[in-house]
Amino acid sequence: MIEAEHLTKYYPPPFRGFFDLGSLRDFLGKPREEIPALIDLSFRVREGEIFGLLGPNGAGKTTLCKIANGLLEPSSGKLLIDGHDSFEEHGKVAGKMFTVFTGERDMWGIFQWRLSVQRNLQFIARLWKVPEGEIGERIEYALKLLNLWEKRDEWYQKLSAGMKQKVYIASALVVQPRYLILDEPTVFLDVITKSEIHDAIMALVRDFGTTVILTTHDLQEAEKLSDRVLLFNKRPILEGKPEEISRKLGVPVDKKVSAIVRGRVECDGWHMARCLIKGDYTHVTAYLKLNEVDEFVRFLSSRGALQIGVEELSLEDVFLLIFGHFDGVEKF
Ligand SMILES: Nc1ncnc2c1ncn2[C@@H]1O[C@H](COP(=O)(O)OP(=O)(O)OP(=O)(O)O)[C@@H](O)[C@H]1O
Repeated sequence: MIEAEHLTKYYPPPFRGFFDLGSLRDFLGKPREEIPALIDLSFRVREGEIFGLLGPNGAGKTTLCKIANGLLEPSSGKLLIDGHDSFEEHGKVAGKMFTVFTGERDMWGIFQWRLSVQRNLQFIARLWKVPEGEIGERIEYALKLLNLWEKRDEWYQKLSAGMKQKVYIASALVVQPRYLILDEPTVFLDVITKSEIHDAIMALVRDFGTTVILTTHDLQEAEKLSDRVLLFNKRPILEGKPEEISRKLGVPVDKKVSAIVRGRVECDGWHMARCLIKGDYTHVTAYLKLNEVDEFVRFLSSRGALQIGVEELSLEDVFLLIFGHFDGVEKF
């Protein structure tokens, strides 16, 4: 079991040289404010589940993964893996915990650029003490599942970024760890590669009983894969099943309506609607209560909307409504 207890991490302020005003304050004994990355985060991950840690940019996702695999010491609180502190007792848990840091490209350094994909996976398998007789079979299974079998003899260096990311996931399939931490496993990837990686993650849980912590800001990914989700932004916001999040948050709307209208349309009279003019067209997005939807659709039809879509709220919409400015979209 993985348990976070009041996990808090502050980073020291960046040092900008002795002539920086902030550094001078340090020198005079008035330390600058530290940078908060995680504040009082507690959660419990059950055996064999996929636990989604969902947060916007800067929420503290990578910080949490680094604490979990013993790379970073928390400022206070702790993260326990089977009762052992992930930092203090790292040696006791290191063999159970495999981390995939695809969100940070420099972490791909675990692979040898001038070794083939297969040789890289053999190397990682031996490092992780996979029984010698199983290595070949596991590698074939992983590479076939991720559509990389044809690439097994290619130099790692020659693979595309998406393929490199898949090799990273393949290494988890070869190791078959008890706990797997995935830090934004599909960031930067196209939909096909994403779906291959999703299948591989689900195979790990289904076939080998791996327990997964998945950090993401891809809400559809969290909805698709996670048994439970913790929504957080440095501090915890709420925990639950993905489909419960919007209800628990008390999001005051039920549906999303999108449309494209030829010409200019003003949405000012509507509380949570936004009209963006792009060339000759207006792109309309509105978040509405159920009883407002028909009237809004009639309004759009009367302005000659080319297409109107009425959808359930996704977690992404919920995010947007809570945090605003998510992925560059303005707050309503
Ligand atoms: N080494 C560091 N030194 C100082 N501040 C840091 C450091 N690493 C992260 N931070 C800060 O800590 C906060 C959390 O960062 P973190 O990278 O954990 O978030 P994240 O959720 O993974 O973000 P993203 O989705 O953008 O990758 C941010 O405010 C970030 O600027």
